Amino acid sequence: MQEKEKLKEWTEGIPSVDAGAERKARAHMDQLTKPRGALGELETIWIRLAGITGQTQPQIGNKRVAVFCGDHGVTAEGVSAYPAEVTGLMMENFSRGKAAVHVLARRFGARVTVVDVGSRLENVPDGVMDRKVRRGTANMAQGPAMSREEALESIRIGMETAERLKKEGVQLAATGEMGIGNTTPAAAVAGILTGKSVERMTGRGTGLDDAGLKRKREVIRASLEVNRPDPTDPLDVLAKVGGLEMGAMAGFVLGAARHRLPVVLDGVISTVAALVAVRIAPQSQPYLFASHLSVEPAHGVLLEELDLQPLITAGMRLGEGSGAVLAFPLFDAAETAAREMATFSELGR
Ligand SMILES: Cc1cc2ncn([C@H]3O[C@H](COP(=O)(O)O)[C@@H](O)[C@H]3O)c2cc1C
Ligand SMILES: O=C(O)c1cccnc1
Repeated sequence: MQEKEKLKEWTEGIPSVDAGAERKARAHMDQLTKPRGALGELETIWIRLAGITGQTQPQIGNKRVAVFCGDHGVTAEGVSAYPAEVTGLMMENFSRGKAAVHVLARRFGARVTVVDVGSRLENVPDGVMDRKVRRGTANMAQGPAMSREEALESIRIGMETAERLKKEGVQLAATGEMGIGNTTPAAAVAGILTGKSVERMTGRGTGLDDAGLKRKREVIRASLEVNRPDPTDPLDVLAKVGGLEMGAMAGFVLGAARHRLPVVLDGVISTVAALVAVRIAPQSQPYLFASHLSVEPAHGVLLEELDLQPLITAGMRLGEGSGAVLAFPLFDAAETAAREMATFSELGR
């Protein structure tokens, strides 16, 4: 299938949210024994879940984080505080269920699915799905990170993952990632898609010092200069200065929206991927929830661009989907309130 047809098919399959179900959920919230609106974002969560699922009593018991892994050629420029090998080591850690995202997911009753879309590992550890498009991107400071075809393929794998999770009965999904160096493409894509400066969008990632941050900004400027991505063409931006796990998370959003599966975003990489998805298909925006506000400076700008409110500010800058998992208990709180609280009409009976 040609690229244009593919994108058209992916975009057109996304239903609009159910305004009737939203109205009923809102009316129910207003009847509960509390001042109107007093449960704040919990009320918004419940009402939005109703619209997304088309059910006035949405189910969210089956929660899953999809973690996509990829490596980055741009790490050759010294843009991360950690060596590129850590991506593979962390995938080993995922396999053992000992990474932050796993321990938090266990704590909050969620499961983790790990998909390798582009790590450098030849053999992936047990339990990690090998869907590699290529072994790491090329160095974007010297040319495009990947081809358009590869970018499209990463999106397709993300969509397929969302579809699979939906079939497995997942009711609330989150996106996370692992890829040393990926806050560099994240800042580049975020800057291009929002029109903000490299200065504004670039942060310290895993913990660069001042000299490292200066270098990272120079590398991003050089990458934009060399590649000249077209801000009106999200696929061009993704291919030239993005990453494979970013493409897969964008595809995951498109696939989830198509199947009425709500998606909780994590930090800056997960959120920039969602912006790529929304630029491809604006109809996917209503299926998104923000979780926390990352320390990375681009994150707040991206959330604003997506018109999303972060639920938590915890000073986190980890990734993996860890911040998204942290928001799951707030979804449970919304569900419990909606299902178990008395209504005013029940009082005094
Ligand atoms: C041990 C370790 C575990 C991680 N888990 C997520 N990240 C996070 O840090 C990386 C991005 O930051 P930068 O662009 O500065 O490399 C990504 O892999 C992201 O998921 C980690 C980073 C490290 C070192
Ligand atoms: O915002 C994030 O998710 C993030 C920040 C720094 C490093 N890795 C991820």
